[in-house]
Amino acid sequence: MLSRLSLIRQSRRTVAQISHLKPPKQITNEPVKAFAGKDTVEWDLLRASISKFKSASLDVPLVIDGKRIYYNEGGRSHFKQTNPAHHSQVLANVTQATREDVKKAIESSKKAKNDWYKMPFYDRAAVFLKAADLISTKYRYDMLAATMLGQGKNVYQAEIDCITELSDFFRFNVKYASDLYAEQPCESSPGVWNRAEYRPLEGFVYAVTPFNFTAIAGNLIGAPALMGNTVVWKPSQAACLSNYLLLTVLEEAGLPKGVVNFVPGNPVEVTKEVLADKEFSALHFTGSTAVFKQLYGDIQQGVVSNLYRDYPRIVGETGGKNFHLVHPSANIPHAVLSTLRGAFEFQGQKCSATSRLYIPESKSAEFLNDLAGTLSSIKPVNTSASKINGGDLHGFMGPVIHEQSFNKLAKVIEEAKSDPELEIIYGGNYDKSQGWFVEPTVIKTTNPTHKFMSTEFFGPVLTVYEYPDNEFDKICEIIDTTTEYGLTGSIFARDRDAINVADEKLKYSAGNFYVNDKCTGAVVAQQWFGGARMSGTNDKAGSSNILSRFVSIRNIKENFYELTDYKYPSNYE
Ligand SMILES: NC(=O)c1ccc[n+]([C@@H]2O[C@H](COP(=O)([O-])OP(=O)(O)OC[C@H]3O[C@@H](n4cnc5c(N)ncnc54)[C@H](O)[C@@H]3O)[C@@H](O)[C@H]2O)c1
Ligand SMILES: N[C@@H](CCC=O)C(=O)O
Repeated sequence: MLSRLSLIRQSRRTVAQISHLKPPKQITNEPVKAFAGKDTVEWDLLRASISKFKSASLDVPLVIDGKRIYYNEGGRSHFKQTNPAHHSQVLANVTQATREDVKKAIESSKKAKNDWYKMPFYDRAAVFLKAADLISTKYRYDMLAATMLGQGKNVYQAEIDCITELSDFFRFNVKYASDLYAEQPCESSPGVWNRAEYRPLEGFVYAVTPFNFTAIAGNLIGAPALMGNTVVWKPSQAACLSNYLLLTVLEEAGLPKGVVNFVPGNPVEVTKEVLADKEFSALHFTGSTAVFKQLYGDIQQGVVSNLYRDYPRIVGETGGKNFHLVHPSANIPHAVLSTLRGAFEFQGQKCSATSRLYIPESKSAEFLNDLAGTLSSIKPVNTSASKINGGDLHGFMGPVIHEQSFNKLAKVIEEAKSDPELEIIYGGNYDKSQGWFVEPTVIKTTNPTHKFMSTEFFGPVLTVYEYPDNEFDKICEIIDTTTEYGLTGSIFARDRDAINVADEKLKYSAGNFYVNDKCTGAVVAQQWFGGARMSGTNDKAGSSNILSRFVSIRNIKENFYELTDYKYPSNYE
């Protein structure tokens, strides 16, 4: 006899991907808390959460089929996630998945799929809506503390990431999914009912997530899961603390076991196991271009060698070499402050960060003096280091993420010191005595196609080129052709003709193009985010478009008429 639960599941079957309810209320962006003034309740709550995470390191397990597996079980190894502002402080001991663990995570995803995708949309949606509420209320301070300490963010940068952007992703995805499901064939002949069923992909989704945004990790797992897919999640080794906390919030919100399987570990090993499975059906990736290219090639190879059942969907957002172009008509003080924020907030570790600047010769001295003067008000590296370790939550800049990144940036700065085409005009210091600190650094180049104008450094390094005022069209062409990327860029001008020229000539240079604003800080549902060329597949996180990548539509035609003859009217004899 069928159990009551099975009967309910069966009856739900038909409503899972076709009918749905509208979200409960008007969905809007989560407001950013300002954290102004030191002695507020918000600060007290935040300090308490920070102390909690600093007082003892957390053991982060694998989570497979809802079960926690810790590194001391079965002789698994583990790695440490440390505080980038104080690298001797271990925040988390993270269990490292073995090949067997990854296999189990895949099996768990396959097993959980059947019940998850048959759940009505409103049940799946409720999990993400509740998670968004938990993030913005009960877990706000823990989420902030885990992201600030683990990923080196100040409170503002953490707030716009793991609170507002993350809850916006979860809530707006519900609205977008609801709208998508409502989109149905617009014609049905008399006696016919045509329907579109938005099936999840047939296999499982592999989410590979970056260190720099907790919100992006949330969207990489959340978008496919909302559409009824199940996910194997390989988090960044440098973001396991916040990412594990996020998973526990989703569980508290009702995410069934096995829907998201959390397997931190060696990226190459984990990925090898996942890409070898016949039912691998999509990669949802954000990270560097080099890694994405590698995975893209591996997947294509798998297709060619008949490894997979489907053509796996490949959705990836990757690197950038984002530009600010300043026209002589621009408001220079505004362009300076926008550039400072775009290039240096969160230490330039946003994919969208400004990393090349083009200024007209006539405004160069004014611009660069103003920039240097304003940069000098940012606390020097060492002071900043000791304060952040002691809890300077108010500072504008913090550490870069890890030793590998620090070493790469130090090498870049040293290279700049000896290159005759480069001149360091601000900064150029770095200090790893306590944390991974790199001073905001501005480098002037005489060569607009120098590799410093085309290579992503992913740190607080800005390269500047002065162009002749009368070569505005030409500089647009140079900007367009200097890099392989096409992520973000800005034009600063008051002259409408200049804005129009830039708009046209830089059409494919950026997937997010800004007029008189910095090229970072895209907000879910406001600036759909992503770039083309080698910056990614441009499926636009924060828009409805991305959800369509995680469904495989089935068209159903139901006929109400019964045939009485095989002939058509034209078949008369
Ligand atoms: N375009 C966007 O939306 C966007 C957003 C955030 C970050 N990014 C990009 O991400 C990069 C910074 O993030 P990161 O340092 O975490 O990037 P990364 O490429 O080093 O790592 C991203 C993820 O890939 C995994 N990984 C690394 N090597 C791998 C391999 N060989 N095989 C399989 N997986 C592998 C990592 O463990 C991590 O989970 C920058 O290039 C930045 O521009 C892009
Ligand atoms: N929403 C972010 C995405 C940054 C990626 O790292 C921005 O536009 O700054």
